[in-house]
Amino acid sequence: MSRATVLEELAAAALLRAGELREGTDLDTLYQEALLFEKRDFAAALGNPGLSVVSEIKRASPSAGAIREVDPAEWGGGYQREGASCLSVLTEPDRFKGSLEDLDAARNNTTIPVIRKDFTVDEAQVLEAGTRADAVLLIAALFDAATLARYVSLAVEVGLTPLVEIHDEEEADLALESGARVIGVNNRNLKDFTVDLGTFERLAPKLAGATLVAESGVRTVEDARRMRDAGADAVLVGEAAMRNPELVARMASLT
Ligand SMILES: O=C(O)c1ccccc1NCC(=O)[C@H](O)[C@H](O)COP(=O)(O)O
Repeated sequence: MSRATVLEELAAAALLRAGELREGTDLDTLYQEALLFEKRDFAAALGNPGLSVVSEIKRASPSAGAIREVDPAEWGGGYQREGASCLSVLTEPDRFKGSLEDLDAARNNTTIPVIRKDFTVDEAQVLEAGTRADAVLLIAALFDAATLARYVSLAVEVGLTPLVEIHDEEEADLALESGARVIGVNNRNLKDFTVDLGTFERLAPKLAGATLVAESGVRTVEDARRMRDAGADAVLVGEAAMRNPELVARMASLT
């Protein structure tokens, strides 16, 4: 029998959490709360002139292990002062040591848009994101075409920007068919954790018209410049920014 990949394990655990969420909350109530929560415009912030930086609060990860223990309010505020256009906050509790409380703390101490970064596998989680964030991550590898398109529509309906993440050509087609306007190309292969910035360079030309985010493995100003030159509107920077937040200012100053 083949072993489950880390992504499959993360998705299975997320499905269990979604079950608990559904048991404790009525979907109609969540929907109404999501509609009422006033959003900041994530897509617009990425489309501003120059290279936008989405700085991530990431205490730990499956590929790196423990990264850094931070106060998310303080750290989010610091990222904004360094010039980040948006924040990404991991809310996955087991492998990334994140939480919804981290998301709230970071958002409450900043004025820039915030994406909930998690392994969304159920519409209840899309709605939950809509009650406290400005954008939601949808990883194309976790969906069939119809479900991805449905979750993209639901997110937009409650005012969230859906960021659809892809890693290969097939997922690029899925993202385009889903109606997503903001597409993230993950340079990290989530099956074996190898990172290749060439992934963004290969896929970006197929995604004309979408706002593009180059995700993962952006560690230096030179890497950010490379992604910008390949067509990125934004770079999403996790581990490198956690280790050296001053990098954000240097990346954000690229025109
Ligand atoms: O980062 C991981 O190890 C990881 C493993 C399995 C699934 C997702 C994973 N990361 C999520 C991300 O999308 C990254 O946190 C994000 O792109 C930033 O990456 P980096 O700048 O390389 O920390």
